[in-house]
Amino acid sequence: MASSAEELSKELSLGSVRDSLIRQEDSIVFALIERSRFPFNPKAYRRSEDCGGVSPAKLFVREAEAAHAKVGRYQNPEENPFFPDDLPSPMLPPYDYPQIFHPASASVCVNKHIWDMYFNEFLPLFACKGDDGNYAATVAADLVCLQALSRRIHYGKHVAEVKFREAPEAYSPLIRARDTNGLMKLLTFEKVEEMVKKRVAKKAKVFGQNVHLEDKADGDEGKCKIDPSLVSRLYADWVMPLTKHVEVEYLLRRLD
Ligand SMILES: O=C(O)C(=O)C[C@]1(C(=O)O)C=C[C@@H](O)C=C1
Repeated sequence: MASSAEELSKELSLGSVRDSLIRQEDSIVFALIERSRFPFNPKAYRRSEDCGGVSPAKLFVREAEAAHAKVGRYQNPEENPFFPDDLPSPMLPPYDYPQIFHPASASVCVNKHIWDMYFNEFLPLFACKGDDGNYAATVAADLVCLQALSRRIHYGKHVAEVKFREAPEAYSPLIRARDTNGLMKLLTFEKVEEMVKKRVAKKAKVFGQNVHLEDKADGDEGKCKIDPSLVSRLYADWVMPLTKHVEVEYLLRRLD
């Protein structure tokens, strides 16, 4: 068992980082199941004078992040706020998080892309049409989805750091040449991506099923609360490409 931040940082391996990515799939699938309880609820995403000229979703995420900042959430290098400006200082004493990242690479953040992707591309496909007026619970569910997606995608920094440590001789010339295509090729494992896509679809199917103690003739066991193929597509079209984008951006700064 690692006892210090330094030892923890040394224990990092591609296997342990991939295990964490697999565990984080559960959080994302459960967050999506919670969001699926509500229809799209368009008014939650429209600017409103009642919310000071921003949407209820933006107001809620901004205010929630301020509360999270006070208890130190963003001191954890795995957490990235969507609205980093003007966050309050933590009120609790700092925790000694392992400093794993190369300092020049640590600030890579793609939350703007995640925000746009989630609200403008994914959610309209995922949520059923309609408005049940339940905006508070809807935006609270959105926040959990956004945080889980952001944590997973920024985990690309861990992945990039271990890949670099395991093969600096392969990555360094590409970094020096600013060869983003070469870096992307080197860090891509198509077979792993295929497994990820299949596994998240299976998790959506298993976690999203209804469970009954007795067999019912007209049972809804086969029904799924979320569409497994859409979860697979979320990963294929957005989560993995953005994770790789984070990896490339991290590596480009790795020798600074
Ligand atoms: O597992 C890796 O090596 C990663 O870089 C992570 C990841 C992913 O996002 O799941 C991204 C790129 C690889 O092609 C495979 C998987």
